[in-house]
Amino acid sequence: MRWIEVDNYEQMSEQAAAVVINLVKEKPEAVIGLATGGTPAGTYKRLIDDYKQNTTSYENIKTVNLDEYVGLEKESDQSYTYYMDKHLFDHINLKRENIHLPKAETPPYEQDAKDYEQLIEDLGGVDLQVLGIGENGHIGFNEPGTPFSSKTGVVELDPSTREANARYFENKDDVPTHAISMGISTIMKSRKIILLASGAKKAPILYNLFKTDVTEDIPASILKEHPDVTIIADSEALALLKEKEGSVNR
Ligand SMILES: N[C@@H]1[C@@H](O)[C@H](O)[C@@H](COP(=O)(O)O)O[C@@H]1O
Repeated sequence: MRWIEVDNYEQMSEQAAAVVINLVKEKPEAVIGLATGGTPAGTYKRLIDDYKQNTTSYENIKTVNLDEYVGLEKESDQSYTYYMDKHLFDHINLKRENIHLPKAETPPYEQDAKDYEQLIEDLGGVDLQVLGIGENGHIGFNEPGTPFSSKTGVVELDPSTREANARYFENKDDVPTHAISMGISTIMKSRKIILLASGAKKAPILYNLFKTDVTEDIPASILKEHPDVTIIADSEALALLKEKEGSVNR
C-alpha cells in the first residue's frame, strides 16, 4: 500500500484524474471502477476538463460503479446513477451501453446483485478501481464486519453511514437502509486501486487504517493485501497520522 500526501482537495483530484487519464490512453478499452460521494467529484470535473481540452476519448472505455442505493428511482436526485450522469457521464463520450451500475430499483435485488458480479467478470474484471473511504472504514458500502470473502450483494447500511450521507437527502429518514454494493472480494480483484481521502473528517480513519492489522472491523484494511493500492490523501485527512507517525510519503 503506497501513501501519497498532497496539499489539498484540488491536488488530490488532479493526481487521481492523471491516473485515470493515463490508463485511458494506455488501454482505450479499459474497465474502470468508479465511486460516488463528495470525494471523487473533483476528479470527475478534471476528467471533463481534460476531455474538453485534450479530447481524451472514452469511446471504448467501460465503467462499473461500486454501488447503488436500493429502492431509489434512477431519476431521483440522490441515486448514484443520477450522481454519475451529472458529475461525469453526461459530459464525456462514454457510450451509454458501456456504463454500468447495479440496478437496485425494484426487486429482486439479490438477483440484480448476482447479475452485477457476473457482468464484472464478463467484462474481464476491473483495470482500475477508484475508491473513497467511509468514516468507519467502509469501501463501497461494505460496512465493518463484512466478510472479506463477500461478493456483490445487498447490504444493510450502518446507522453512522446513513447519518453521514443524510446531507444529500431532504430528510434523514429518506436515506435508504440498503444498497447493492460490489463485494470486498470483488473490489480486491481489481488490478489497480486508488483510494482518495480529503478533509479532517477522514483523519481518524486514515490513522486507524495505517496502524491496524488486516481486520474485518475496518473493511479498507484488506487493501493492505492488494499488490497495487495507492492512497492519495490531503494534509487534513492525514493530519492525525502525521502528528503521531511523522511523514507518510513512502
Ligand atoms: N458508498 C459511498 C462510498 O463509496 C464513499 O466512499 C463514502 C464516502 O463518501 P464521501 O466521499 O462523500 O466522504 O460514502 C458512500 O457511503
